[in-house]
Amino acid sequence: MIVKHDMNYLTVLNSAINHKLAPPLAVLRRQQFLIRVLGVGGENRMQGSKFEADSDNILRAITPVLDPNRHKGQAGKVAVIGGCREYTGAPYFAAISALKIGADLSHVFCTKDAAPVIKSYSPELIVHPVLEESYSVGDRDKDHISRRVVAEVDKWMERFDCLVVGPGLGRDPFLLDCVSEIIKQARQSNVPVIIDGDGLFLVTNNLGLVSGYPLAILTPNVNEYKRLVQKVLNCEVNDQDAHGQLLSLAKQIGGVTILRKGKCDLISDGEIVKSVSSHGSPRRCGGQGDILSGSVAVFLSWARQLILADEGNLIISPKNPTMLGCIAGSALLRKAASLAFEDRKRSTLTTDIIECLGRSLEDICPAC
Ligand SMILES: NC(=O)C1=CN([C@@H]2O[C@H](COP(=O)(O)OP(=O)(O)OC[C@H]3O[C@@H](n4cnc5c(N)ncnc54)[C@H](OP(=O)(O)O)[C@@H]3O)[C@@H](O)[C@H]2O)[C@@H](O)CC1
Ligand SMILES: Nc1ncnc2c1ncn2[C@@H]1O[C@H](COP(=O)(O)OP(=O)(O)OP(=O)(O)O)[C@@H](O)[C@H]1O
Ligand SMILES: [Mg+2]
Repeated sequence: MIVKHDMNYLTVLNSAINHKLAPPLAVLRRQQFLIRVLGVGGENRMQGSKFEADSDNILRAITPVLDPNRHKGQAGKVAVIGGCREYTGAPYFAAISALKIGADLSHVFCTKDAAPVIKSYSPELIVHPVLEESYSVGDRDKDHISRRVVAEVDKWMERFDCLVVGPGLGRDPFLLDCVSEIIKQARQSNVPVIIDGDGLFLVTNNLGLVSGYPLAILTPNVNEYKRLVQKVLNCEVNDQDAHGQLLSLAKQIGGVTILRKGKCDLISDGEIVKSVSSHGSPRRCGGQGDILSGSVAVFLSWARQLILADEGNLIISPKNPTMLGCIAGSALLRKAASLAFEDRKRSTLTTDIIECLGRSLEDICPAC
């Protein structure tokens, strides 16, 4: 009904423009914005479709109760591998989002230059200045420094419920070589890995790092997805068959889970495709993908714990913890972005969205 009404409105508006009867530009822009958010656009029609995930119920099902008998760490210990000279915001956004949602401990493994900066953003984060970039390492030292870096992360590995690899990592070749080894160690220890940002740059060129690992999640944005499709499927992105293409891509990389970010988030593990198209924000400020990766890390950890404890009696669908983590993370980020936008409008920033994570989770799944 709304769509039909807006279609008519759009026709009238276009006709007015053509006949130079249009209202002033600012009014026009506002009207066209309203039409967009009310849902004339294709992806919004996904809501209510058979692909749309039951995200609120999933979120409620996997979020643990705040039980006084639980000790620190049981609600999740996550680590972000990222942060270099250029980027300190991205790893901070991912790591602090994990804490704000309910993880108990959030670590960041970054370069030495980035560490004091990230620490100064928040005393809540545990920051390890262990990564090295080429400019600070002589050729002769590369082997032993690489071994030291990997060992520094590895001694913590078994304690983590999930690793987020890539926010603000940069593309330094030596650093990326070390990170490849860290991904291999995580895989050996069966620790789930979310690959985002520059982690996707690394993995797209070394698919073997994640191929066939069911606990790997890739979270590409529009550019990252394009590169992945070109590399793996040897073709261009096909929006006419977005579901089929995503399914093939996930299958081709051996059943990893892929969250394709966009106006509507599409998620597939190579078996099924789900969408999250709940209302988000029209602001596209940088850093929202970083919030998403930190959020998915927490929900994936909770979903995994629940599945292990329930021994398969879980009544929600899908059953794959990586799918559940992506659906819950995407739904929560979009809700928080929408709340932040209501309040801040054009000045909405990533930090405003982070401040809305708690209220958004509380609205869907009250603490008590
Ligand atoms: N506040 C912060 O700290 C934030 C930091 N962020 C961090 O930024 C990093 C990049 O993520 P992004 O989202 O900008 O990458 P994306 O859309 O693929 O690229 C856009 C264009 O830029 C180019 N390009 C990128 N890096 C390049 C490089 N090193 N050298 C050369 N070119 C490079 C790229 O070129 P192409 O890859 O196509 O060759 C494309 O044209 C990542 O670590 C992310 O986490 C964000 O999370 C936001 C908040
Ligand atoms: N056009 C859109 N409309 C509504 N929400 C969107 C749109 N595009 C992206 N999003 C939301 O923003 C989130 C982040 O997606 P985005 O494409 O901005 O990631 P990114 O480029 O990796 O971000 P970052 O700047 O953190 O690197 C997605 O999960 C999605 O929910
Ligand atoms: Mg990103």
